[in-house]
Amino acid sequence: MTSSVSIVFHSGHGHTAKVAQAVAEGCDATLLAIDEHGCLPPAGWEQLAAARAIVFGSPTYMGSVSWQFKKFMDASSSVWARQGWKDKLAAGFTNSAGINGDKLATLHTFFTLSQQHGMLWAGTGMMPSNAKAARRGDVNYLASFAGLMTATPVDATPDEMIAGDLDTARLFGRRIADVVRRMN
Ligand SMILES: Cc1cc2nc3c(=O)[nH]c(=O)nc-3n(C[C@H](O)[C@H](O)[C@H](O)COP(=O)(O)O)c2cc1C
Repeated sequence: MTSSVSIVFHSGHGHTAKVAQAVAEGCDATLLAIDEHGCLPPAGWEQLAAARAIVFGSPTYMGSVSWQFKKFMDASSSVWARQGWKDKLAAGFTNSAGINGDKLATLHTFFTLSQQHGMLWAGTGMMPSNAKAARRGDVNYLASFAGLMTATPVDATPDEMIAGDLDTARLFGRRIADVVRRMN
């Protein structure tokens, strides 16, 4: 059965895939991994057409989405032409090495894509952990509102990702599920 939430993402080295998995745990989503050639799995477009919400995910590479994700964006122009995703919920997440690393530019790329498609954007809806007592493992330590941000040291494996970032991803997924429920 197709879930009401689809997560479409690219991950070059498995880190963003781990975030996608955590988001999916929060909202029982269908995961659609864009492959190294920038292609969706079979029936991926049909699953996106059936979803109530589409969550976009990409690592931040050179201050933007990966080229594989951009290929998916450009391929979505045929959906755009018939406004096939109009009024679906949209949200996005990105992982990169730097705490900042220009991740916001990637989230803005997702936002712009969503608005071209006439979608309704949801941010994190989370308060930041930014007081003196804040610790790196806190929920939303990266203090992102526009979408989910996670940061992975450049030499860390996916298994070494910050547990608090993955908790933040699960809560972000739960928020998407809650908003979809409210839209019904
Ligand atoms: C081509 C390339 C460009 C990158 N550019 C950035 C960047 O602009 N900002 C940053 O913080 N990290 C950057 N990184 C680091 C990745 O975002 C980071 O290693 C991330 O965890 C990779 O996620 P993935 O395993 O899902 O591909 C870059 C990595 C690569 C391979």
